[in-house]
Amino acid sequence: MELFWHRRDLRVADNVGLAAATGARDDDRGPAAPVFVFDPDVLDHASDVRVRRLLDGLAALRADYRDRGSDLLVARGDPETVLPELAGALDADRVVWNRDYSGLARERDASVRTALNDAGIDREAHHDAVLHTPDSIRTNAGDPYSVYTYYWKKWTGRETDAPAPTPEASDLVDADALATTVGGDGGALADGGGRPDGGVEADRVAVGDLPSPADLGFAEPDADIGAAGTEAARDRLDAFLSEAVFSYDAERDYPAREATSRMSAFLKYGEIGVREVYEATERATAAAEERTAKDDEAADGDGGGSDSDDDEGGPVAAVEEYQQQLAWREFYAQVLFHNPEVVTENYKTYEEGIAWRDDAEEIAAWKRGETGYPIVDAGMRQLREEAFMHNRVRMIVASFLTKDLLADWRHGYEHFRETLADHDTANDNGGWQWAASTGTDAQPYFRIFNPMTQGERYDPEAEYITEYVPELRGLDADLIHEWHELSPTQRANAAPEYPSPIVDHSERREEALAMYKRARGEDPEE
Ligand SMILES: Cc1cc2nc3c(=O)[nH]c(=O)nc-3n(C[C@H](O)[C@H](O)[C@H](O)COP(=O)(O)OP(=O)(O)OC[C@H]3O[C@@H](n4cnc5c(N)ncnc54)[C@H](O)[C@@H]3O)c2cc1C
Repeated sequence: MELFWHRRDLRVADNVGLAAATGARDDDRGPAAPVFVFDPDVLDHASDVRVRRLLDGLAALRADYRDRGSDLLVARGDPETVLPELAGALDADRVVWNRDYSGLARERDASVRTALNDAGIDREAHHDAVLHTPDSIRTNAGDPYSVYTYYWKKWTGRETDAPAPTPEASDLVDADALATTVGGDGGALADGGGRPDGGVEADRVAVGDLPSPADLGFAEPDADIGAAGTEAARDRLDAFLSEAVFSYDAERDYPAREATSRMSAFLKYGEIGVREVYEATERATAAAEERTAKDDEAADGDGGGSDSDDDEGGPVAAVEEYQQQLAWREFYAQVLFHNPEVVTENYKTYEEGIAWRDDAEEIAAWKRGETGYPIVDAGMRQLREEAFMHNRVRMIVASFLTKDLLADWRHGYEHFRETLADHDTANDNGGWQWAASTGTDAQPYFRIFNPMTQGERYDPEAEYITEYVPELRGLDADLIHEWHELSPTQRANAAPEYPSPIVDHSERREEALAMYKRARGEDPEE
């Protein structure tokens, strides 16, 4: 028997470590008992939104185990204490988990390894969260990549593993056996009899009993965070890959269109396996090739027209564009793996240091979505309402915070960490440091988004803006996109409840350029 420790992999399907521990892959192993541990150190860094999302993901995982006649063990405490005790009580041969590449998780895993060694219990860690491990793609000189385009060239077309096999009921310890061992009257843990030196305290482990957010010290979030779990992830992915993916490259930047997959929270909690997602995109590529061939035939039949191979884009390229986003996720995972300090430090060195302005009132207005820049405010309010924000808008609000408000990217990162359901240390940090021109392969410091033209280009009819900023509903899109140019009287007449711009973009742009030049040790006047 083995103990499988779930962390950021809340699924039974395509779970590499679970497949190994349960014997789904190798008949000589298993059955396994699955456990999730609420670790106080992890909860210290959690937020209302993410705790709710985690609990929903765990409820879905538990249902998947119950469908297989088993259940999820739920424990509270330091994993380095709980896991050896639980493994001892269950008489498990081994504790198995999937690797997590962030610095904090690696430190925790090292302590758990030591504790298990001390207890004489075997353990095993698997690569699961990414298609290609952080160490597997390196430059020809053997260094990790810091430029995405080169990383992508090695990532794409590389051989990938097939999805890991899904355990069946016989691969899992059944629910009754779990209950007898762990809880209730006479359970090995309830009477402290699991190990010669005492078992796990009874209130630390329960069978399938999930706490409420309040039990963990969190509140119910106001945001509507959407469905969790493998089934919801698969439904969403199937719907996306059946149509939207074929125009993903052309549509993905328009926040009012349902043009992206919304896989981020599912991937963050590991409710769907990345091998499964990738395999589905490969099927989409085959479908795109078929479509292209049919279009070409039809064009030939019409006696001419353009060969779709010559067209820019096309469905095959659109699917590849989607795969590129999966590669960005792995690119940032390897950046974090090789540079754990980026969580708090600039990746790129500015020899004089960046003298951020950090105006508390401006930062607060940004968080509230009251900057008087409609696309920025719409994004910040989408974040508040849905614990999600469209990628293009994340780029716009991040640029606005760092280059219009001249505020340190860490304020933005912290706010996103608190409020995003899909917050992922590697991706969130990568996104912020990209926008602030401090990261790997970042936006050059002199490229500063103009929030008005971004709004005009990517939300021309102001549909996204007016969905989240009701004060501007009913106004002409042109008026909304010119908001910063209107006089105070025009603004007061058009939308009296909506704020005037809190800063002047053109002035702040100049200030930002000077700030970065000084940070680079250059004369801002030149
Ligand atoms: C400032 C900033 C902060 C961000 N914070 C996060 C975060 O905390 N968590 C997160 O998952 N993504 C983050 N992103 C990346 C991106 O915005 C989201 O992954 C994307 O909007 C999620 O929507 P989707 O699933 O519909 O994406 P799709 O366009 O459908 O992309 C598919 C998947 O690819 C990955 N992906 C897409 N874009 C990126 C990217 N730029 N970097 C890394 N992976 C990407 C995600 O896993 C995503 O689910 C951030 C971007 C910026 C600019």
